[in-house]
Amino acid sequence: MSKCEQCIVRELSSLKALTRDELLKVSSCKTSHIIKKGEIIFEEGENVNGIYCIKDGVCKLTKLSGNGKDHIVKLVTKGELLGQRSMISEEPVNLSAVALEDMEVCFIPKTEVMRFFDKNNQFSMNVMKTICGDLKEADDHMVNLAQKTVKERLAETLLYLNDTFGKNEDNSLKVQLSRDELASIIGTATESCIRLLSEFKKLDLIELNGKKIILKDVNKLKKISE
Ligand SMILES: Nc1ncnc2c1ncn2[C@@H]1O[C@@H]2COP(=O)(O)O[C@H]2[C@H]1O
Repeated sequence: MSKCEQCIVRELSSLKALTRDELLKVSSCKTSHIIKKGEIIFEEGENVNGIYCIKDGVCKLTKLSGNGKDHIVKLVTKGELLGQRSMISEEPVNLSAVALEDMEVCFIPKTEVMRFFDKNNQFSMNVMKTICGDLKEADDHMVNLAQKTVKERLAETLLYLNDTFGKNEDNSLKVQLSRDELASIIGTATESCIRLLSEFKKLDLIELNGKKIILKDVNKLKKISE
């Protein structure tokens, strides 16, 4: 089993504040899991009783809406911790996490994390800062949904995918989403998303090849997104 004290991914999250002794304790109680593309890490309403540290891969955080459709709240990747909010509020998780590609995650039980939370101020401060950051992001997202047009949101999302997750060798966006998933992130119907993608293609802003999307004119997409 991999050792937390040797794992560089921990430097990207609140876990960076843990001491060597604390990391040794995490190593002895954590479990490592390989999650295949499409598999569920946890489901909305579940009692997770710990946190997941994403070591590799990308997953989507979704919330089931009243009409039975999943809304993608956010995509998360290596270095992020999942389940901190429900662990502290002592509630079931509010979102589901589903792998968009093969992933490696580690699970740290709540009893261990809460011990660090009580004893290591820097760690608890880091967790609080992350939750504050998530809240700010959620505010910005809500305003975006209310004030930006679907076209602006699509341009913004394509740029976000490019900046956050990068490109393949053929220049296509690394994270491959179905049209349904892309529509769910920008908050529109799949048909509108498909129509807008064709419009962007006609304007030579992007190239489409099946599920693959290549950004051809980042500057113009930026102008549209503003
Ligand atoms: N913007 C966000 N909104 C809600 N949860 C988020 C967000 N970003 C990351 N998360 C994480 O996703 C987790 C889903 O389960 P929890 O609600 O327990 O805790 C949540 C956070 O750890």
